[in-house]
Amino acid sequence: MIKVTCAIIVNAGGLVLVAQRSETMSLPLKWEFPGGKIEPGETAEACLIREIKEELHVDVEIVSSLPPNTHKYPNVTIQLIPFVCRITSAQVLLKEHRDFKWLPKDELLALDWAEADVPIVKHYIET
Ligand SMILES: Nc1nc2c([nH]c(=O)n2[C@@H]2O[C@H](COP(=O)(O)OP(=O)(O)OP(=O)(O)O)[C@@H](O)[C@H]2O)c(=O)[nH]1
Repeated sequence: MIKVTCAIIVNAGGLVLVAQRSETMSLPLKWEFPGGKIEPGETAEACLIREIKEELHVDVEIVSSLPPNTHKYPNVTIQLIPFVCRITSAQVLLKEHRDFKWLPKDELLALDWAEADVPIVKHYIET
């Protein structure tokens, strides 16, 4: 099983950053929370901070964690480990994704999400 961290980045107005995978990534054009695979010896928290810097060019601080979701894709099983975060540096600059948006909670579920994210989105909406 592959462990993947992801960031539910919330701004001062309560909007949530969502990112769209590019045509060339796996799960092309699906929406997700930015993040990535935990490297050997790395903590989930360190992974998250590293991945967000690599993908969005910003620093984040972790506010809280949410329950992980294990999902079986046809070719791989992932455990997606979400953290609620805040940006502590400058503006988002996309390094890998095709697009991103800041959305209010009640618009999140309308996106075409990577399947593993759906329970996490639902849980976040209820909190
Ligand atoms: N970062 C991130 N990955 C997710 C989410 N949901 C989800 O199913 N994934 C999957 O978890 C894996 C994350 O790996 P990654 O983002 O570091 O890897 P990658 O694009 O290089 O994927 P690849 O191994 O298919 O090339 C991918 O297979 C991705 O499709 C999510 O919300 N955020």
